Amino acid sequence: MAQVLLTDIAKRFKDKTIFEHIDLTVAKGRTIAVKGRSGSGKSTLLNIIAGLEKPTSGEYFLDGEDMSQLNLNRLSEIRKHKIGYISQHSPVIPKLTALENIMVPFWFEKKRENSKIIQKQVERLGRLFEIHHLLNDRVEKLSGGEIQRVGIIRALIKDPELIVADEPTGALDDETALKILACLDELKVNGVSVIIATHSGMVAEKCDERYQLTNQGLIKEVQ
Ligand SMILES: Nc1ncnc2c1ncn2[C@@H]1O[C@H](COP(=O)(O)OP(=O)(O)OP(=O)(O)O)[C@@H](O)[C@H]1O
Repeated sequence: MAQVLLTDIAKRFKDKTIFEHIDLTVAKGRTIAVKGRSGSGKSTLLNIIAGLEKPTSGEYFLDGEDMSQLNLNRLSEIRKHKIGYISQHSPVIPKLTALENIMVPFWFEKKRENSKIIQKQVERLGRLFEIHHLLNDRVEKLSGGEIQRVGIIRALIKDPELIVADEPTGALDDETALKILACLDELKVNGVSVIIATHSGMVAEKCDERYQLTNQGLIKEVQ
């Protein structure tokens, strides 16, 4: 079953059409790059996929659930537990440590999750993204690349099945960007899919599938 299924999606702001005729099928465990000129609507499309914005028309099914039919509670559940959202500059709280920032998604939990499991997860992701030795440092002391990794771990802490990443490596040097991509790629073995908006040919090259976003649809690039 397709994890993400977009059919004839369009987005308009007032009388301005950003894009239309967007079709996309993403199977579990795939990495997808969405390229396109500035202003083509990459962030808007990713926001729709992340459940943060609604399309003007068209259908969006995530794991078989019609995203347009969900009530606010279910949508919020899905956003919290199924989807990990990463942006170019992850918003962090500078005075808190890396670990405290990573734990923010648990702040508003009514039911506390098992802290041993969370601890293991933090350790595993800290090692994977090579910031385990910085977890108790205040974020204000970390470099941009390290802060970005804190934001990524925070997005992954609840084991999402789908990662939506808007220019996740846009502010990083190539070496750090490649490391982060390699880490995201490792998540595929557990069936996690990653959808990345990027301007970078290097980033797109590392993905399984590449699409160009135009105002007339998503055009798949052939290998
Ligand atoms: N809430 C909004 N109201 C009106 N117009 C909007 C809104 N959000 C986005 N837009 C417009 O939609 C278009 C697409 O914006 P978007 O940020 O999705 O593009 P993008 O491809 O991600 O751009 P970039 O590569 O520069 O980040 C832009 O023209 C933008 O001004």
